[in-house]
Amino acid sequence: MEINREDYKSDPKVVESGNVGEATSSASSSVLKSALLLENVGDVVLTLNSDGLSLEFLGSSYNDGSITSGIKPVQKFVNEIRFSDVYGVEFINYGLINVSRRSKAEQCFQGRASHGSEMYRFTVHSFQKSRGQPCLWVLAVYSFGHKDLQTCQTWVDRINASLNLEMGRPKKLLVFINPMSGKANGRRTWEMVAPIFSRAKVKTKVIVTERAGHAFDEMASAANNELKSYNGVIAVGGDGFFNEILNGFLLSRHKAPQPPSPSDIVHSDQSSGNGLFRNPNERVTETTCQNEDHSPLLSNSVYNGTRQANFRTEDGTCNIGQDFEFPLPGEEFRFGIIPAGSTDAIVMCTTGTRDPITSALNIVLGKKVCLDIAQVVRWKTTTASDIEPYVRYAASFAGYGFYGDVIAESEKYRWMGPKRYDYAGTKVFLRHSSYEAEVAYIETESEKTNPTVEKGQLFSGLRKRQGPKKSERVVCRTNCGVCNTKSDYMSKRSPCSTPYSSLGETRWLRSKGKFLSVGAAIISNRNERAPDGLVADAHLSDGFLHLLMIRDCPHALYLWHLTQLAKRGGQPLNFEFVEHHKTPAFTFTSFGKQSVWNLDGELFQAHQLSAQVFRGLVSFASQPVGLTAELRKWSGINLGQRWWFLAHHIVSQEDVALLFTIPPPSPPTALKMSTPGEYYRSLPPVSKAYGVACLMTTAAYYLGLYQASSIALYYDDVIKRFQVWRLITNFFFLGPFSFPFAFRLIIIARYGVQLERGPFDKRTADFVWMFFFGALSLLVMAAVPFLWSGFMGVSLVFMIVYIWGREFPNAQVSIYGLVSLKGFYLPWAMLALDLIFGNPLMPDILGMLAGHLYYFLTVLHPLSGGKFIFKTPIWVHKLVAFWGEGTQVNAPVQRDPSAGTAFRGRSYRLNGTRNNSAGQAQENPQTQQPDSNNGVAFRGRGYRLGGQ
Ligand SMILES: Nc1ncnc2c1ncn2[C@@H]1O[C@H](COP(=O)(O)OP(=O)(O)OP(=O)(O)O)[C@@H](O)[C@H]1O
Repeated sequence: MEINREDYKSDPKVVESGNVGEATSSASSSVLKSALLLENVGDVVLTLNSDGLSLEFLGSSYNDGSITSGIKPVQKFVNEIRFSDVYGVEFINYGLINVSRRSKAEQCFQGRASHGSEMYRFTVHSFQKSRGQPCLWVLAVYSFGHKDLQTCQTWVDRINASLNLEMGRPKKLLVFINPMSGKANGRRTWEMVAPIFSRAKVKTKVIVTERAGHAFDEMASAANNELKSYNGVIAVGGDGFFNEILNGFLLSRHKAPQPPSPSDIVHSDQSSGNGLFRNPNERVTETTCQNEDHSPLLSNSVYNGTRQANFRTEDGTCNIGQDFEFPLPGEEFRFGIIPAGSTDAIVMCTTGTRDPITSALNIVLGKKVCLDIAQVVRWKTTTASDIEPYVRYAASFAGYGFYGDVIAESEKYRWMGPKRYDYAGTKVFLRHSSYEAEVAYIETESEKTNPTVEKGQLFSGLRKRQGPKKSERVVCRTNCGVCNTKSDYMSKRSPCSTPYSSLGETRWLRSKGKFLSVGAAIISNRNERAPDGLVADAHLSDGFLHLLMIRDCPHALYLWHLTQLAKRGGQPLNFEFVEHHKTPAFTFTSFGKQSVWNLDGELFQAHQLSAQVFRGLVSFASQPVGLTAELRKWSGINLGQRWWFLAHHIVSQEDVALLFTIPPPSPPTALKMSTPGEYYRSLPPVSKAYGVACLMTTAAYYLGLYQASSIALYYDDVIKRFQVWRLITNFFFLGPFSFPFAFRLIIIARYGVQLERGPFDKRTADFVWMFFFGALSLLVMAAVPFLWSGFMGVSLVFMIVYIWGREFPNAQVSIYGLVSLKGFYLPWAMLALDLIFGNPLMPDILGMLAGHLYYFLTVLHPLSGGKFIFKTPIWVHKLVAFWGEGTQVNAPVQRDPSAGTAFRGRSYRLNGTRNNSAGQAQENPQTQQPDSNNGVAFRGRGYRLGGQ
């Protein structure tokens, strides 16, 4: 039957099966239809279907796209709200429903009164995906109104009944809050999301922890029957806090044989080289463990007078006389995190964003994924202690060496909040400690066919790119094909078997040497510092660890590896000193100097250790990040790259559509593997010349070709002995070969080059003048005895950093791959680092002064209306023209087209005429227009110096 819209508008009533009339609240009828007033939209016909609500907009009421009564306005008029996206419905009392949010002034001006009326109301709570970042969910509330109370109540009841049919939504949750997480805002984070739980009618028992280890004790001592009454446990905190809860849960409930200890792995055959097998006769002695950890988690875990978590049975499991066994892997009982920590890597890898609201919505909507969990067994803490197993679980990462040292160091600076990781990371990086260790790991099929390490090629820097297997490039995503495929051994295994027991005879491979770090990533570990994570293609639930062994290597290469980690699309594994193996288990033994393990950000001391991963052991409340979301982040990839992407990833139809319809996304920036020659040739001329001059000066000093004192800036010698070269040469010596020297050279190659290619593009003379001006200013400053230094090159380099910081104030800069800050703060951050490391600050300060003076005179002063008097002198233009390198589009002198290199033709007269090979006369340079081949006249900003 056709519906008369005018009837709806004049007398909005509930319509059941097409009848305009009174409300019928029969829950049995499948379709409910009413004419209602939707806040900020107007009259709509709302229809309740089996899978959601559909809205039909009636008339032309004003819609400005926002809704008032709620948390976040609805962005646009939607036609459908699916129940899977609705987390609650509430009846609200009689009150005003607005149709327009226009101000009174606007309404007066437009001659229309406020379009709103008083009526009974109910709201439907849902969410919308953020446009720019689809994995970020924002709350959306739809407020409907009707004159009839019964109509509203019918709607609330019917929607509630439909929501009750939604599968897998939690009814009751145990919530632990760590008030000390991150910036100590655990409580506030919970207060922010608690209304979502109450609207979704999820009962919560909230425990605010009073000390480290509190949540562990609560979880470990809870009876299984009691835990069963909950649908899951939520941690409001960081990864370390989640780890505590996970261990409290699993230690007493997960029953599985422990992995072999390092001494269980024996050489089967001397001739087989690295082939190692587990000794079948060896049986692990299991005893009550002593607590040698400093973890507060363990020191407080005492109940019933014993450390129950450490009591293990013959099969290596704990038995604390539980009432019944907790099913594991448990799909119904879920874990969840409301992020409030410092890194929140687990949340980043599962929901794709570090947003408490998104996580809360994932929880109440019953989203679930399976997570691999690693069981880590310590056999010895120190060389003196007896062999004894001690078990811990990790959900994201287990790391030794650099990873452990950073956590150990950062614990001393907890008061700094999340910044402690940056500070501690820098300190540990500079310490550059390496540790002797042996690692044995199970060989997998992919290892056999695609070994990632070519033996004997270590330390040669970048590894030749090897075509990784297609399966290894698949990014974990919604409905991930890799995670959803149960492998043979996984489907056959019982919960009590080892993860690889059905592999038959397993072959162990071994790596021994000095390592800067050894790490096992269970998931990709994306976080704000490492946007792609440690291993970009690690999966949430494929039953594998990614073993990363970073062999001892030069400082600079390690820095390169870290910077690759810190950038999106980086290739941190593509180095010869990085070993990467995908494996279900490994063992580890350290020798000599020891570091500490980091398990999900918690310290764990172990001299001998084994680890194995259990596939999908726990359920986690989240919908994993879709590839779709990843794709949206890219802008600018070309068609070829899109096809490449399709060819190498398993993608859904939605992804394919997106890939070819979204505005051109950008590619993940791949590491350019050009040859040194290509790299050198690609450098712009001024930075290249200065960098090469500095390198050659230091190389000549290293070879003993001159004394440093003979090129230093001594004014006495300049004036009395006329050694004028000192005024120039002092700028080219950046110190002997050392880390600081390399660092300064990198500054020239990075920031100098960026300036020359960016703001100084096609303005070579202006860039040269910047150097001249800087050098002149520094020479003047050095005339003051208190400010004098024999070599002012360091200050000149710092001036480059300062000017770069002013030109690129919003660029994101990563220092040592650890600290991320805006370009504007870069010189200040470098100054602070020099202060911390005890380096002299005067050269930096002088460089900043020279840089500021230059920037003030060329940009700030003209911008503020001052006269631009600081033009690049004509003689600099002439010099550049003579040099024949670079381009100055607004040059008042003509470059000799046949000049290509400096000192090319002393016979050519500058600024004059000359005969070229064709015997043609040179035009007067002063009348020259820019060479059309040089592109447009002045591409830079209008206010910059040198602009016409
Ligand atoms: N009430 C408490 N007082 C002090 N420490 C606590 C308390 N409750 C828990 N802890 C401990 O705080 C440590 C760190 O917590 P959490 O992981 O939440 O924050 P974070 O370290 O800042 O974040 P992330 O692990 O993401 O880097 C955990 O080891 C946990 O045991």
